[in-house]
Amino acid sequence: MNVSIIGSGYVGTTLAACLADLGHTVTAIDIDESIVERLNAGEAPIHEPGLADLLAEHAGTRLTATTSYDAVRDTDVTFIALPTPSRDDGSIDTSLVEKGTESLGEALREKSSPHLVVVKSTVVPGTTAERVGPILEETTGKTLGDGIDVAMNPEFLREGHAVLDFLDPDKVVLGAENDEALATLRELYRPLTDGTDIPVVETGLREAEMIKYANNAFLATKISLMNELGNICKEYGVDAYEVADAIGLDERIGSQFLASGVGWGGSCFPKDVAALIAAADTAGYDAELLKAAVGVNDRQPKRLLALLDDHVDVSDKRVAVLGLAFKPGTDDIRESRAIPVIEGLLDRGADVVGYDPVATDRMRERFPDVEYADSAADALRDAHAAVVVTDWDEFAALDDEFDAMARPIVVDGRRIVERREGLTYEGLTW
Ligand SMILES: NC(=O)C1=CN([C@@H]2O[C@H](COP(=O)(O)OP(=O)(O)OC[C@H]3O[C@@H](n4cnc5c(N)ncnc54)[C@H](O)[C@@H]3O)[C@@H](O)[C@H]2O)C=CC1
Ligand SMILES: O=C(O)[C@H]1O[C@H](OP(=O)(O)OP(=O)(O)OC[C@H]2O[C@@H](n3ccc(=O)[nH]c3=O)[C@H](O)[C@@H]2O)[C@H](O)[C@@H](O)[C@@H]1O
Repeated sequence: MNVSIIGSGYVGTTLAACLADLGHTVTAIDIDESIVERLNAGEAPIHEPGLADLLAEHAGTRLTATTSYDAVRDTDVTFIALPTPSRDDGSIDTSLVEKGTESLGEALREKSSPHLVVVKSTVVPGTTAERVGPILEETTGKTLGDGIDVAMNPEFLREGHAVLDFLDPDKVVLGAENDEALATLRELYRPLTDGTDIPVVETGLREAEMIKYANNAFLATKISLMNELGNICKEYGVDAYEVADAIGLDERIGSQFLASGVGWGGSCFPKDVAALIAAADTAGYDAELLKAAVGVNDRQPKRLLALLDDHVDVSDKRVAVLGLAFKPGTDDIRESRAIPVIEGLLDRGADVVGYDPVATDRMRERFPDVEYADSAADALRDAHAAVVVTDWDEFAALDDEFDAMARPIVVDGRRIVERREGLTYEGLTW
């Protein structure tokens, strides 16, 4: 099938590389010329394991990139993989999706054969039918169901696992309101799902949109619940990780996403939970539990710093922050818990020194006046305390490096550092 994809970020690029790998002919469209150049050169514009190999294999053959929307006319299906950021009140800003849809519709006006537009971006229920659809009708001059159609296909990949998650998903969700659109989506995913036991959920547009939010809201709330339980565990001297291992054996609970600590960050959980709360508010429903999940998440960095305060007055003292990325395996610092932790330390007058294997440059843009070390050992040297914010594997191997601290105190927000003699170790929930 000939497919075009608008937006070549984390989702769009992964989708482009993987659909090309599944045998489709793919055109990636982005307004950023440097991204287009890199894709055409077979290089990955983002850091994702396995992505560079796929792009190197398919660029120039099954995969090409362009800044011109005109390319959509040579394709049968267009995915919209544009950002849906938060507004100040938490609700989603769909203006980029709407702008992209307008450009797409104008380009499709001249196309005579049928075309399916698939919303891949995370959007609140009703967006595809009530915003994307009407814009397409207006800009193409066609009627939905007659030459132009819409569908919704949410994405569940995780950053750092994007390619593997796309090629081996827990499920594929296809949202459509008529048989033709559904048949096109099925055909598109057939090379991925045929002969496998990957469940394909066929549903309506609003349901597909809501499934994505429900998925992320559930996972974020699950972590917040474990953080709440972990905070109670800590008060009673109970190890929350032993508790999590045991409750995770109950199949109704499941063992994943029970790692308590400094909380969830990233480009999606905070934005999507906020968007769902705002959408519920608009509909007249007060999403109390989701608000509480956000509240617990906001509290965890403060609890980490309060534990540190119990051990040391950090004013004018060097304090190491180990880990800056929102999770290991990525250089993404969006909504990283390291941000409120660094802010809290700066408020206390600490001399902060940050270290991360890959995210330092990005955090330097956010906090240009903070010192950044080239290794965990350098960050720890002469520090009066260290806090752990990201569970990079290399922190588990730290040992003698703690001997070089002025005072060997570690408050671990991710249960990654090994306890050792001579080290004052404080776990956030254990
Ligand atoms: N990042 C993730 O792990 C996941 C993201 N999502 C959702 O997917 C959507 C896209 O997210 P990301 O890929 O993370 O975004 P991103 O910010 O990484 O990439 C967006 C791309 O769109 C391009 N762009 C902006 N305006 C454009 C326009 N008018 N025409 C063409 N290109 C344009 C930008 O240059 C950028 O390359 C969002 O709704 C997000 O919530 C869903 C699942 C996972
Ligand atoms: O919509 C999205 O963008 C994506 O959001 C998350 O993926 P991602 O943000 O890449 O990362 P996760 O691995 O889910 O981690 C999110 C945050 O939760 C934290 N976390 C995760 C698991 C856990 O047990 N405890 C915990 O604190 C991580 O440290 C991280 O800060 C979802 O897992 C994806 O399914 C979804 O597609």
